[in-house]
Amino acid sequence: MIRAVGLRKRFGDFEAVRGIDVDVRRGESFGFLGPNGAGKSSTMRMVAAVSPVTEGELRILGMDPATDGPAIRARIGVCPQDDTVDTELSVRENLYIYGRYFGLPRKEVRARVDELLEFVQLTEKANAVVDDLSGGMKRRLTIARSLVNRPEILLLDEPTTGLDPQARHVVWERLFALKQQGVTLVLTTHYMDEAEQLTDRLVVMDKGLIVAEGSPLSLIAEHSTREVAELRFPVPPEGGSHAPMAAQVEDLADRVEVLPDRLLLYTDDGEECVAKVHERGLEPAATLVRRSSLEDVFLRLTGRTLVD
Ligand SMILES: Nc1ncnc2c1ncn2[C@@H]1O[C@H](COP(=O)(O)OP(=O)(O)OP(=O)(O)O)[C@@H](O)[C@H]1O
Repeated sequence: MIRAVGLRKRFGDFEAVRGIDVDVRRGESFGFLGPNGAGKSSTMRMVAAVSPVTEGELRILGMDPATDGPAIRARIGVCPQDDTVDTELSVRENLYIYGRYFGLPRKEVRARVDELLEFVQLTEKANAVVDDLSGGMKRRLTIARSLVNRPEILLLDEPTTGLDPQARHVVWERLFALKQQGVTLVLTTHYMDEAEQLTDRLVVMDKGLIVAEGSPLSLIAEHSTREVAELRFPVPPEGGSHAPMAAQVEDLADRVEVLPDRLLLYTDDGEECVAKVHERGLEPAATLVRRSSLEDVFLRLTGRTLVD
């Protein structure tokens, strides 16, 4: 569905995407995971055929965005990072006008709009003005709009950024339903839980490069331990650090990461590791044992956390 080889994007002297290879297959849900500024949006805009490729090869549905932009745009859906729906129009009008852009006949657009309102659970809000919708409803409207032309590929740039947990779950559930219908999903996110929930396969991006690729589970298995014990020690609020504590426990885990507010001990048995910490007479103010996540993979590969 999408193939990129050595893809680059430069803005003047600055290179936002520095030569990436990507292959997205039909029907899969593919993710770009990385922190702000990693180059995810720049990549998505090239894939959406709205931003020219600086260098490298890019094919969308077998077509070249440089020469086949309109044909590509007719077959994909784009859900941008900020909701760009018209706030003065009603929910229904937004979808209707967009459908007409695609040159669909009036009757067909009306039927399609009803179907989409139902799909994103906005039928009851059909006549509401967009300004009066919650953030989650606006996002669902943007998703509905991107589906007007029955796209084969749906591109979503940070689909749940800024939404509360409940609204995020509704969006995830609708995206999952689309995947079930056979739509290929390509999304960017800086939320590791979103990547874990929604993607079959993902690339981890950092500073314009891909640093790892695989399924969420395979990435975790490859780059992290089964569990993580998080320890918070009482440290002085001014200039205090967890680094001295790390030295006292580093032999208890496969790896130790020092964050500003806690230590992460990577181990296959978190409870046992915490017990050994206590046996040493050390007394963390709080402990938490959890499974490894994509956040741990990112930390391992880049030395930084996904969200600053
Ligand atoms: N039009 C532009 N002109 C100059 N620099 C740009 C432009 N668009 C993006 N950049 C820069 O390219 C880098 C990558 O930006 P990009 O938006 O692709 O990252 P991202 O991973 O999507 O992050 P975000 O989540 O913040 O959108 C950033 O340093 C950004 O400032």
